[in-house]
Formats: sequence, C-alpha cells, structure tokens
Amino acid sequence: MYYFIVNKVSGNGKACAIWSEVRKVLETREIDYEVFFTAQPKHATAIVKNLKKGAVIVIGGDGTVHEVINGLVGFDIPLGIIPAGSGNDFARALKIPKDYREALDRILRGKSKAVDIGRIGGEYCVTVIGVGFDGQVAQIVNDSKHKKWLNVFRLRKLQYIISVFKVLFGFKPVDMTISVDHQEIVMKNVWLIAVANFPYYAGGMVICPNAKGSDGLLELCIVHGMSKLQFVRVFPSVFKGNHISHPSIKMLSGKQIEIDSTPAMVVHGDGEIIGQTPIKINIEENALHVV
Ligand SMILES: Nc1ncnc2c1ncn2[C@@H]1O[C@H](COP(=O)(O)OP(=O)(O)OP(=O)(O)O)[C@@H](O)[C@H]1O
Repeated sequence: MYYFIVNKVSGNGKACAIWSEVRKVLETREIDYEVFFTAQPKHATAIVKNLKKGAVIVIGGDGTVHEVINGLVGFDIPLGIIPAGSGNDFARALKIPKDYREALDRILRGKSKAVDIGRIGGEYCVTVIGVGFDGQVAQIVNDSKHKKWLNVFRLRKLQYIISVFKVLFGFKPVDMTISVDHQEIVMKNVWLIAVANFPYYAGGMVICPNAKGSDGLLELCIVHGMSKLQFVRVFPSVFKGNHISHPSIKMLSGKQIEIDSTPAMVVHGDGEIIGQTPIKINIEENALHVV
C-alpha cells in the first residue's frame, strides 16, 4: 500500500497539481493507495504515526518531509518523495528527479536506500540544522509576506537573498562554545553554524559540500570573525560550495555536536524553526529508508 501525504501549501499549490496527475497514473496502473491532505502545520507527523505497513510518499517540500520523518523514524516504513516544494533540498541531495513521472517511477521500482538522520532532543532533521544567522533568516523566510509571490515565480533563491540582507543589517555575531565528539572549542564572533547531514539548504546553497548523508557523520560549517563586508563578499560562493576555503570559515565533522551561545540564538532544522541554543545533536545512522 502507498500512503500519499499531499501538502496543498507546498510550492504555492504545486503539490495539488502534481497529485491530480499522480492519481491518474496510480488508477491506470491499478496501484493500491490512500491519500491524506495535510490540514495544518505538524499534521503530517500525526498522520504518519497512525500508518501501518506500506510506503509513505510525500508530495511536498522539505518542511513536509521534515514533519513526515518525525512520525516515521523507528517504524519500518520507507519514505518516497515527489518534489513539489519551493526548495526541495532533500530531494536534490538524493538526486530524485524533478519530473513527477520519473520520481513516481523510481518509487514504484521500490529500490530503497538507508540514510542517516540528525536528532536534536526528540526532533529529527534530515538535511541541515542551522544556528545563529541562519536561524534568523529561516524565521524571516517562514514569516515572509513576499514568500507567496516569489514562489509563484520560482524565486526561492531570491527570497533567501532578500531575507539574508534583512537579517544582515541588524545582526551581531556572538561567542559560541562548540563541542564535536567531546572536543570543546570556544569561538568568538560567530555568524552561523550549519550542521549538515546532506549538503544543501535554502533551495540549493551548498553549505557543507562534503556531507554525505550515509557516512555516519555530520559536517559543520562555522562562519566566524568576519566583517559585514567580508560576509557579503563571501556569500555568493556558497551557491557553488566554494566558500569552504575562506580563512574565516572552519569545517569540522563528527557524530555528537553541542552548541551553546551567549545570548541564546535561534535554531532551524530543515528550514523549520525548532528552538534555540543550547542544543545537542546526534546522528542516527541508517535510521530512514528512502525509496
Ligand atoms: N493545510 C496547511 N495549511 C498551512 N500550512 C500547512 C498546511 N499543511 C502543511 N503546512 C505547512 O506548510 C509548510 C511548507 O511546506 P513545504 O516545506 O512542504 O513547502 P515549501 O516551503 O514550498 O517547500 P521547501 O521547504 O522545500 O522550500 C510546512 O512548514 C507545513 O507545516
């Protein structure tokens, strides 16, 4: 049985249009399915927790995937994705085709792959967890009045860039204590720390190019000790992952990460706001099966 979770809000309505095409294919091919439409944020997690045997297929973006994995982890149910969001960073990392027909074919072939996931307390994240500047940008993106029309024109990257400049204006880097596998470092004037299971966030920015998602490790990108002007100059290089050689950017990797800051900073996971520092992140190896 295939359980489809459709978020009508994803990609500004794209998920609904894709679902109506997918439904036709399923009926023509006489494939057993059930469909659920999310009615509000977090609904996807609740739906998935009540499912039994089968596969869960998300028609949506990273936010919907985030909510679904938070209901799936620990159950032996594989996840499929038909990308329909505006960012689709998890689908990008897994090289899931953008075309719904090809994505559906891949799901129906049924070959599954185990991937790691990050855990912060009771919350699971599959792509990137961001602390500091990133958390504030995610907060603005999620509240943005402009989100809807920028999504219409597929201008997700522009939406992030606008939000980056909004946060940049008032942002003050802070001191953070970072522990990676129990090795503690104190860093001054930290802009952001991204803790990545997979390389992409914000609709294709390659923040941690060496994150693999199936090597049992989280990759960290720490941006520190930069002036605003330097930050603006370095920023474009993140679209190709070329920022990592900059002297004010430190890349680390490990399995157990702890981050604290003064003052407390906002934290996002998979682009959703999940809390503030201090945080502890662990990697759960091979905890999710993706078809
Ligand atoms: N019926 C609903 N009404 C309003 N919001 C919803 C509803 N169902 C789910 N949501 C919320 O919609 C948000 C956006 O979903 P999603 O992330 O899939 O789309 P997106 O933002 O277009 O894509 P991406 O995250 O890949 O950029 C999620 O945070 C989810 O909580």
